[in-house]
Amino acid sequence: MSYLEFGAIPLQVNPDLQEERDQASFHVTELTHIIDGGAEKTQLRKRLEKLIYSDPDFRRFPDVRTFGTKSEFYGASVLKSIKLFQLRKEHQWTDEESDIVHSLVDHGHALGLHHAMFIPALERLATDEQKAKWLTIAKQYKILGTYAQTELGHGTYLQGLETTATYDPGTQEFILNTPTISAMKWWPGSLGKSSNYAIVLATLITRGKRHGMHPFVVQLRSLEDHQPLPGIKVGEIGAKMGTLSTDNGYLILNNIRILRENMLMKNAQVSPDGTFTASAPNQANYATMVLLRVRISEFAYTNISKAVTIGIRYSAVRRQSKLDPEEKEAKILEYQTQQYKLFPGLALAYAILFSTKLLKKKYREAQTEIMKGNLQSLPELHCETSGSKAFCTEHMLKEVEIIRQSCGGHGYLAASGIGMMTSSSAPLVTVEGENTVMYLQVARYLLKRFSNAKSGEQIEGCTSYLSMNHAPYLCPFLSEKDCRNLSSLCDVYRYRAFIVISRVVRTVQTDIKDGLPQHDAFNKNLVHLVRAARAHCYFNVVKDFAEAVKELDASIQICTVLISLCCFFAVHGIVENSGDFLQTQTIGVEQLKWLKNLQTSLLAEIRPNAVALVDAFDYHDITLTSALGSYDGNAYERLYQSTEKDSMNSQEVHSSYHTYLKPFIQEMNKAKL
Ligand SMILES: CCCCCCCCCCCC(=O)SCCNC(=O)CCNC(=O)[C@H](O)C(C)(C)COP(=O)(O)OP(=O)(O)OC[C@H]1O[C@@H](n2cnc3c(N)ncnc32)[C@H](O)[C@@H]1OP(=O)(O)O
Ligand SMILES: Cc1cc2nc3c(=O)[nH]c(=O)nc-3n(C[C@H](O)[C@H](O)[C@H](O)COP(=O)(O)OP(=O)(O)OC[C@H]3O[C@@H](n4cnc5c(N)ncnc54)[C@H](O)[C@@H]3O)c2cc1C
Repeated sequence: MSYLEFGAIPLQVNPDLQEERDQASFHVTELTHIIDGGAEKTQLRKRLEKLIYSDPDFRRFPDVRTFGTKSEFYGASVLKSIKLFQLRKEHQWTDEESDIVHSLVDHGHALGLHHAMFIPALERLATDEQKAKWLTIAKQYKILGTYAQTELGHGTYLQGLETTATYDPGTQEFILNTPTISAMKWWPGSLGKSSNYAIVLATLITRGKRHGMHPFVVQLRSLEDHQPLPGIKVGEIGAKMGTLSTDNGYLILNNIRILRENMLMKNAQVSPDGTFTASAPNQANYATMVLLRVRISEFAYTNISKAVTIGIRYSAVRRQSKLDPEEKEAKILEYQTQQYKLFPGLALAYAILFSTKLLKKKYREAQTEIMKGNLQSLPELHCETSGSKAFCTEHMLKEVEIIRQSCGGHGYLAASGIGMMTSSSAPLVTVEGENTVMYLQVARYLLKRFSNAKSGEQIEGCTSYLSMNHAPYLCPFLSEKDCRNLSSLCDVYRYRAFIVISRVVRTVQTDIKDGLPQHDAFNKNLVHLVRAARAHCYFNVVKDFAEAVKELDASIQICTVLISLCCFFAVHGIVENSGDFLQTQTIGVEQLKWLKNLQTSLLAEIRPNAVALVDAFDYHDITLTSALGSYDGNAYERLYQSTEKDSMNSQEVHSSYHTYLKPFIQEMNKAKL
């Protein structure tokens, strides 16, 4: 073969990858249907995929992201937003259809916050009358909005927000103001350059009294020429590690007057004379964040499933070193250590998939009640969404980085697609509630429920195990074989959570009894409280995965492979956190030895189906945008081909040669030796 042909993509699938597909024990399409939620949902996704990727711009976006400048990418990202909005309107997409499209074409786009937060905030925080006004024009894209909450000084502590909305009964207007540098809005996506409207979260002041954080609709830019309106200073906050498609912005409001009706008044009202009334607790205004925490958990699934697809396919076509000196070099997927890097991510993807399906269902049910004014389920929902968001993103980010390393040097290339995945995954542990803070919200709920249970209340929901009448604990693993039992594994996780929670409750109570004020007693135990919340979340995800697998209406082959994967997920979690399990005496040293053996046996058991398990996610090559992970496995050809797209290779000799290098070389050659 001449070197001129190196970049030609072979027409056939790489035989090493085909070999993997041939040995799968189940039908990939059947599992794809389960993942999508049914055959008709797969058809729907495929139909949307076809529609999107028949447009050359959508096929081009990934390359602009990989090889373009920030400004080029932002421009392409605005175009992507507009195309998505036009298609949504033209085809009257439902929210579900729109979510599918977003997961295909990468969530980030310049005006992403319009559908991700602006519209959901209007739906949740506006009265019916206000919805008729704002929601209608927002859905028609007559105005383009974002959600401006975080300030330079405060992201987590919402009670500390300094932007003020002071009511003036004389004119029946609110005056929005940024009184200090730390009060300026800082971080909101789509704010810097894209949006012309925002829901600004500000501390409401009326009749001289402060009433906490409330939402206000504020016009930022002219609808004629997009210039910021008088009194408004708005711009980009600067270069970031990733998420380049979104113009995260800053915003300074200099005594901006808005109509009284621009305060979103579903949960609290200010009457024309300035009287404040609240029809719901202030936390009802946090509703948009609750929704986003569900979405971000789903986003964690998208990222980990894409990353592991790349990692496993590449590991099946990459050969390095010899296992058997008599044989050819081995696929790196054969190495147990490589499986140990990849399969936790694979199991995590399925765990998050099943767990977030359930979370979404619970969210929908609770939200229906909340919209009717029944807020009873809000505390439980807050606990579950905060915990899921923190658990899914924390584990996803850790595994994505391990998978990136599993691709060796090529994993560091932008063309691998996996480096980009790391940088777009990184902010998810921070946005929409920083993870430690979210775990502490879960811990706070656990403590309350624990004390309710202690006082004899029958606890329901995700903490029901706290009110179980705990008989003396006996480890259910009496032999290595027992460690495969999913119900027993769930029991071990449940007891671990129960013991960790009860211990931290006891410690906090003792500290308070010994005279520490409650806040000091809490701060002295924050690390243990986070540990308790993590144990609770781990138990819930293992339980959700195990229950989903048990209830699966699928072929025996699919059930068998998913049971192994679920078992691996649970066993791996115990081995990785063995200190905690030993310390709580939920397992002993002997059981740990069995679990470690089982963990490595399961690697070998999962190995033959590894490629089929990622094929079942069914990512289109354009969605994946990875030279290493494409469906045909022709990684080297695709890597070489990608070099053509790099602007550095558009000329043989770079302009810097003429400016700097040539004079330097000439100078050096003139110099006497
Ligand atoms: C398409 C995909 C795109 C995906 C594309 C990705 C786009 C990324 C977009 C990112 C957008 C953003 O980041 S938007 C900005 C997000 N910002 C955040 O998430 C801020 C995080 N901070 C908070 O949520 C809050 O300030 C807390 C929870 C930390 C503290 O709340 P607090 O009200 O000040 O104080 P606290 O004393 O802790 O709580 C008082 C009581 O309220 C309850 N509580 C607290 N929060 C809630 C809540 N949400 N719902 C119900 N109840 C709540 C507590 O349990 C407690 O109950 P009791 O114990 O009294 O009963
Ligand atoms: C890419 C990106 C996009 C974003 N998009 C938006 C947007 O569209 N709209 C918007 O309004 N905001 C947005 N944000 C802001 C985001 O919501 C905040 O950054 C996030 O809520 C965390 O708040 P913070 O930055 O104030 O972190 P901090 O709260 O300052 O956290 C710093 C550290 O302090 C710790 N800490 C803070 N409080 C406590 C506590 N009570 N107990 C224990 N530890 C604590 C944290 O655990 C963390 O380790 C975005 C941020 C990023 C990075």
